Amino acid sequence: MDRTAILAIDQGTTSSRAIVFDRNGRPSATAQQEFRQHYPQDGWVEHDPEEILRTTLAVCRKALDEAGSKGLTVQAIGITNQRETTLLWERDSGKPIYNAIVWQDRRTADYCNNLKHQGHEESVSARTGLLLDPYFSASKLRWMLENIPGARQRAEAGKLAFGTIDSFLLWHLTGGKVHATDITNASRTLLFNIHSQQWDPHLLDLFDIPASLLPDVNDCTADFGETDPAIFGCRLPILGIAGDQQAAAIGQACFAPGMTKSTYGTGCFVLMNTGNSPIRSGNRLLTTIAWRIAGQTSYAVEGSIFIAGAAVQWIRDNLKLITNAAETEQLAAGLGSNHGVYLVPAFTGLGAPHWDPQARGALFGLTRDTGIAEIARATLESVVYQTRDLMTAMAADGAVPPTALRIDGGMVANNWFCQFLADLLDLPVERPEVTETTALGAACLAGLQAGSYASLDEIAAQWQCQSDFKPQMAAGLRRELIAGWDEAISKVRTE
Ligand SMILES: Nc1ncnc2c1ncn2[C@@H]1O[C@H](COP(=O)(O)OP(=O)(O)O)[C@@H](O)[C@H]1O
Ligand SMILES: O=P(O)(O)OC[C@H](O)CO
Repeated sequence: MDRTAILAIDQGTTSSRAIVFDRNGRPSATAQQEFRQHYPQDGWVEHDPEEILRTTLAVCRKALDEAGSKGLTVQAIGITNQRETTLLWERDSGKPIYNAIVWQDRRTADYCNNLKHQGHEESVSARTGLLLDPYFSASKLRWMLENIPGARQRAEAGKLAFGTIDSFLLWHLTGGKVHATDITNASRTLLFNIHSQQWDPHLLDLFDIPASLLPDVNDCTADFGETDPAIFGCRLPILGIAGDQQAAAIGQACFAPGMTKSTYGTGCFVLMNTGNSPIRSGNRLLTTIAWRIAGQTSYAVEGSIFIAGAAVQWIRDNLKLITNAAETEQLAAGLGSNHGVYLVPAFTGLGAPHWDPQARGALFGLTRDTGIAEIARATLESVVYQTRDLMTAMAADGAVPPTALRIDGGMVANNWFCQFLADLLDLPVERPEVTETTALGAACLAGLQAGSYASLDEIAAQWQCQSDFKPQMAAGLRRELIAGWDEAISKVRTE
């Protein structure tokens, strides 16, 4: 029996996780630690890089110990991470010069708007597949260079290194020997040209970023370096890296054009494979690199919803209507209909395809009879309607229509939610056996590079459906519900 295994590091927005996967892609050892979110000002979101590193190393050690006690031999590491989050550190000491500025941070909204008004969005989008939005790394990095005393001079003198979380972890895991990233993380910085697949001098110039700051860009499968033996007591090769949503697409084996995954955690991210050439969205979706393996690039269109599970947290923590997220399932299932109640959870504006940062949340259709169940149901439904808006935009962009939607993330434990998703999309919804698809994707990449998998086909063969939700809703009801949602959205839109 093959006792080799791979350690996947999944450094996410709210927690650091480490999962050891056996040769068959089954999780064998898991450890997770949450860390603090810092909100120094309205719209600012930061993480303490030392805490990111500390929690990551702690969970790795725990998972490695557990795997060892089960007789598994970890042969390699794969890394996956919250994307876009921006770090700048000293090359000599590895010490960050500021907190990590998190993807959710909106401090550079005015700066991005100015660039838009100066007419730069078209050329930025054409090069990167992205939009001029604070979500991506470039304006965050520029903010650090402009606002941290001495940062620009030190950057120009070649003393600083920029990286997304993967790059920062890689630097520290290798004892400061490697400054690199993978192409999926690079493709989210707004500095990387997805056509030439290189850092783009025009964008570096636009955002005023010295090229000396930038990491090398590798395939997702590569020999990224070895861990410093002082860290885990041995040298482990790091053989795979991808941003978390791309890793989830790999873990869900979305390898053919049209195959689509949707991850429902705090936010929701839908990625559809578009094959070997990028599709330019006419509907404000993002074009992104899905992966590059052995020099072969696959692209995806992506839609992001900022608030998904976070809306469930909101009714739990702010409204105190429920005590745990799972209660929403019974509450929603107990109603024969939504009773005309719609929640638009635009708490931080609307993401794709609307991109309306000024929009704010609202509850519509309240009557004297409205109770907790209606609000809980409207909360779950809102995530589904938003997914439909993304899928509609993807279809309008001419993407190959999917035959099913593969789902993962914390919310998919909710069967009512999954069934409503299938009903409203009029599409089969598939929940896999292994729902830790993000970490699995990172493990698969490292496994490919290590030679444990011969090809993507072997990874696809390993994917198993746990539950298949078939659409059952009558077309008329679907139309009626969507009309109600469209009306609610039109009321919160500011643009
Ligand atoms: N049974 C459930 N029904 C609805 N939402 C749920 C359920 N279980 C968890 N959630 C939501 O899923 C989210 C957690 O998912 P997870 O994938 O762990 O998120 P993340 O990786 O973004 O931290 C939370 O926002 C929580 O409210
Ligand atoms: O850490 P998650 O799962 O919330 O994912 C964050 C995304 O990568 C942001 O683009």
